Amino acid sequence: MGSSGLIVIDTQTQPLLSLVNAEVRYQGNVALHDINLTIQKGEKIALIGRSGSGKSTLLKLIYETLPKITALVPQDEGLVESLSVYHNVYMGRLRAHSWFYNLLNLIRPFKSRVEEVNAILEKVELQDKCFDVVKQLSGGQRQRTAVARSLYQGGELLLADEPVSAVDELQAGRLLQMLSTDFSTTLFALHDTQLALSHCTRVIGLHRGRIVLDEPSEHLSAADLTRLYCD
Ligand SMILES: Nc1ncnc2c1ncn2[C@@H]1O[C@H](COP(=O)(O)OP(=O)(O)OP(=O)(O)O)[C@@H](O)[C@H]1O
Repeated sequence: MGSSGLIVIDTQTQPLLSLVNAEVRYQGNVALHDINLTIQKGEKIALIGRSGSGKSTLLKLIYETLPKITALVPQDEGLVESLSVYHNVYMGRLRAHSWFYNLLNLIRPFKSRVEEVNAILEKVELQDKCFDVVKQLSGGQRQRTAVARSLYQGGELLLADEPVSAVDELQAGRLLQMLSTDFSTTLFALHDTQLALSHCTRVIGLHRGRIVLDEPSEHLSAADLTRLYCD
């Protein structure tokens, strides 16, 4: 992935991020064109658009721009299949400890860290799965593990790529609410337009790699968003 355009970053004062005429190409093919996007601290943003419109690419671009203050829930969850739920959630804070501490914790988890992780797992209703291996989990349990890892990591900004697509409607609403409360600024790529309108204050719509909609949620209806899914 190659990107260009002026990227202005200022983490001390508003805005949190400005992308000016940003472009992303994969092997020469343009995936994002003319991206002009400003994100203020405290915003709750939904990113919507058809499959292939560039949502994941835009999230990756923002993550690469602000890695130190950002937690990411990738679309494929990014979990280590052969490790337990505990170890995957712990990875959210790997950088907070030395490699030696992390190695010891891998072999024999520290009680204090297990208590911390368990408190997060309770929030996502996975406390009974703490030491289950990820490859044995259902799709929804895997997503909740990835959400738990981001909650454990914390940070100023959360980027989440369809973080609740595999859980039921009630759980989806609860998880988005929890993430919106824990992170001051959130950007969720969502296909569910109702969730986008009910959990975000701003909606950005992508179509073929361009931003074609950027409005406060209160100005939008579900029908406005559905139009983005028709050619
Ligand atoms: N690693 C890659 N190499 C080449 N092309 C890519 C790569 N990743 C994405 N693309 C292309 O970039 C475009 C945008 O893809 P992207 O994954 O950002 O879309 P999306 O909106 O997140 O889709 P979905 O809703 O299906 O996840 C698509 O045309 C896709 O084929």
